[in-house]
Amino acid sequence: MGKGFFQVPTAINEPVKSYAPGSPEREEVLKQYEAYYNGKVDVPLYIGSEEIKTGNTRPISPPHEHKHIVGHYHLAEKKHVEQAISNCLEARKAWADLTWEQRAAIFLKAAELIAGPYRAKMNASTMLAQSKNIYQAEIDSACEIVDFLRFNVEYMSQIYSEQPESSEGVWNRVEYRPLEGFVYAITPFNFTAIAGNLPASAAMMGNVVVWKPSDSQVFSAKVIVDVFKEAGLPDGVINVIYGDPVMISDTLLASPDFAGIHFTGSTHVFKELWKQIGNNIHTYKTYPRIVGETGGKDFIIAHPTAKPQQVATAITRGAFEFQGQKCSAASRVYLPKSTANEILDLVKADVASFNKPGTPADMSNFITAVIHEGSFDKLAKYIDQAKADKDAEIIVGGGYDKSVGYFVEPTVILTTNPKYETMYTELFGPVVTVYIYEDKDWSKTLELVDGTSEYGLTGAVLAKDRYAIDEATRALQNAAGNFYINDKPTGAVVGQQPFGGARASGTNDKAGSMQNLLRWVSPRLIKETFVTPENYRYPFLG
Ligand SMILES: NC(=O)c1ccc[n+]([C@@H]2O[C@H](COP(=O)([O-])OP(=O)(O)OC[C@H]3O[C@@H](n4cnc5c(N)ncnc54)[C@H](O)[C@@H]3O)[C@@H](O)[C@H]2O)c1
Ligand SMILES: N[C@@H](CCC=O)C(=O)O
Repeated sequence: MGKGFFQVPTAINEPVKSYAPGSPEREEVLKQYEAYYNGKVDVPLYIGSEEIKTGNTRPISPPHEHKHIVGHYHLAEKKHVEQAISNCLEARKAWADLTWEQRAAIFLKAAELIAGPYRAKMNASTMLAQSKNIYQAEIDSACEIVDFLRFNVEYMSQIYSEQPESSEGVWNRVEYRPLEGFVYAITPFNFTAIAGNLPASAAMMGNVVVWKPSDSQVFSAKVIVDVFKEAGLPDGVINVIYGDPVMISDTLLASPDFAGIHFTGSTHVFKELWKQIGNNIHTYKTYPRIVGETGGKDFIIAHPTAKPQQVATAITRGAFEFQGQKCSAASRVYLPKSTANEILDLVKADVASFNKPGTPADMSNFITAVIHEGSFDKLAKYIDQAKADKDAEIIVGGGYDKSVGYFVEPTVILTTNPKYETMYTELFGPVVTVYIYEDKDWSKTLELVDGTSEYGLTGAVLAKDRYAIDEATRALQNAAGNFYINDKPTGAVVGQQPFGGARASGTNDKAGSMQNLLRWVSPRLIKETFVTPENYRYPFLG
């Protein structure tokens, strides 16, 4: 604490800009996109004060034009991972002792840099290398990351002000120490905001971090590093490395100073990391914090009283925005027989109104490419399987083509089998599976929704009937950590809908909330007694 009880600026959500034709923001982001498209970015490792170019590089290519190379990034060897550990432990000495308002100021400055001078760079790099259309980039790499930074500063100050009672003659106080060691942040490709938030939230609370971004998000990760540097984040607080994830994890998780993991990605990877941490538990100085937000098989269930147009819009946006590559994306849908045909016709009309999947540089494209060849091949396999299976049929889309970019058409599979494989397996693409239930089986269908998949991330119920809404809210209480009534299951906003799920979807520490920040501190209670006893006897012993 400095010399005052400081109040932080009240956090407000960053407004989403329109990018309407002729708007200055549209012109600026397209110009930046063009510059990145024609340039050659060279992304080093960031370790301590050094920017290391190992010479062992991988190309960066837009998913919508995979033969075009827009730069390279350098891969770490084991010695670089070890160097990252020692550098961040060195940086910890000053960072952990810096007064909290100085840390807060750095991240508030980063938020304003992203909201202003870096906005076009954040968006253009996310459009180019993660293939987001401008709207999807704006809500992620501009607004959501700004919101994470602003709201987390507010939550941090609330945490610090949470103090115990003190009885007469005693002063009890709690200090929220950073963890003793370093935090390992591992981030996914699909949200630039998550990539920035995972290392930043731990660092904000006084921790030092080794951050491993996804290979498919390195370009926008570099822009985040540029922002943090300009905001004045001291060297060594967040060290950034890329390369073989197994070697990197083996090295970091073997360190006695490993104090916590902040992960977002697939369930399988997180479970393997958890196992590895368990196997190494005797080597650590402290029990590591394990925070992971993972996969989903998110549902929409419509009641017969739901308005067909509203259900169709929830499906179109919930399942197909950013090509279904949101952990929250609707990927299994339950429709009542009485309105199913009308709803599906409306979805078909929506999809028919999209352009063919294409580049985000053409702002009229709603659908762009999926992230990489591995994802494309997986989706193509499930689409082909659905074409072949007797209990499934493709009623929308079903086409795919990787000759130029990894393009998969928005696809609707209709199944007669509520336990069909794509009703429980996460595909992570623009493919949604629909099951039609008899109207009278509403309550049984809620049981199906609850019991079909191992995940519990997001879900939505659409209904007019309040008894049905109430029944669904209770029956599905463990099926989703973010539950939406009469809305799509995507698009959580920091400060409004803290995000995360349980079951196989994660530890549900709610990104962008006080709960999450509490995982990155280890409270120390200090009791100070002003008149210290000098006699051991109880009063009744005289
Ligand atoms: N619940 C959430 O909040 C949330 C948010 C975003 C994404 N996700 C999930 O993330 C997944 C999509 O993202 P992705 O494709 O980047 O996930 P992924 O699991 O393939 O990769 C995530 C990160 O883990 C790293 N990784 C991969 N193998 C590893 C290993 N053996 N050891 C250490 N690190 C390893 C990757 O390099 C990447 O940095 C989906 O399952 C999605 O549901 C969840
Ligand atoms: N927070 C985002 C999802 C993040 C996962 O990919 C949403 O609510 O749509």
